[in-house]
Amino acid sequence: MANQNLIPVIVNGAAGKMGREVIKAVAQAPDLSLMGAIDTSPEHQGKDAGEVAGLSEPLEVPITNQLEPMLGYVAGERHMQPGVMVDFTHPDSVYDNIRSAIAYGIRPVVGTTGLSPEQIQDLADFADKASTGCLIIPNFSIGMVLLQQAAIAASQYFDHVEIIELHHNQKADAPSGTAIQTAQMLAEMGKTFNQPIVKETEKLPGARGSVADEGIRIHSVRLPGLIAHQEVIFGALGQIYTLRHDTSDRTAYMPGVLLAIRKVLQLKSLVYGLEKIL
Ligand SMILES: NC(=O)C1=CN([C@@H]2O[C@H](COP(=O)(O)OP(=O)(O)OC[C@H]3O[C@@H](n4cnc5c(N)ncnc54)[C@H](OP(=O)(O)O)[C@@H]3O)[C@@H](O)[C@H]2O)C=CC1
Ligand SMILES: O=C(O)C1=N[C@H](C(=O)O)C[C@H](O)C1
Repeated sequence: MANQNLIPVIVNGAAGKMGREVIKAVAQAPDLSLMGAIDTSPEHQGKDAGEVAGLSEPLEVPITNQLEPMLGYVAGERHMQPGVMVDFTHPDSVYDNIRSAIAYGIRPVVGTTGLSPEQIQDLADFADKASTGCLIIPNFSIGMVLLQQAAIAASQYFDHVEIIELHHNQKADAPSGTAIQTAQMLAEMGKTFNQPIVKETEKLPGARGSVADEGIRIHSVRLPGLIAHQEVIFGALGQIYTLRHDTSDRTAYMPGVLLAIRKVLQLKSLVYGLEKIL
């Protein structure tokens, strides 16, 4: 394929658990060109992104911690498609990363969780002003979209629901971005869940989880041995309806990531959630 048809991609967080998978997926996609691999971890500086990702051949793309120069470089590649920055970094840095990318006209595809609603609104305003597409996707797996759709359907008939999300214990943020998004979707159904029928006392603070909008409770479990899992449990008199999604390998997210890279070029504003681009 001629260069002008290739989408230049920068992977931010390239040495991380998700970044390595994205590097492999981008390297294998015929319409994408890995132009930059960014990561702040000192032990990976200068190493080849393909080798760090576990590919047998080097990609000749060294990992650096210089995001802004890389954004500038890709923005200057006028003979190619507009550039895309895929971000799987850390809740503390993702807001600044997105703003920087948009400022350079590079489209962000963001998997990093932990952005506040205020930060997302601010980024939406910034993307609107710049007429630049931006995708923030709390969960790139198709199975989670289907779980959320089933939960929305069930919420019409059940008035009691709690969410349990279970993740590996290297996860920085709690609750997970997916659990927050799922609770938001149910809260938008326009009713209050879990009306108390007794006065509850928490003998240990947090025992009943956190309370999101419309009374929806979220419980977060962190254990080695887990990857990413979520249950949405509905209760009514005499019955329980449980929805569960399990991620057993991070390759589950890659079809969604590749779809988002291609779709973000067609957007002129910020879109939140994989279900909006399927
Ligand atoms: N949307 C989705 O479907 C999914 C989202 N996620 C989210 O993606 C994020 C990353 O997850 P995961 O890959 O497991 O995390 P990891 O900790 O394995 O990887 C993150 C990588 O980013 C690096 N990093 C941290 N800060 C910066 C920065 N400012 N600039 C560049 N690199 C940086 C880290 O370096 P160092 O280790 O030195 O800090 C690390 O190498 C999390 O928020 C997670 O919740 C995860 C899976 C799926
Ligand atoms: O940190 C993770 O691993 C994951 N984070 C995302 C989240 O917070 O929802 C998506 C998925 O659950 C994996």
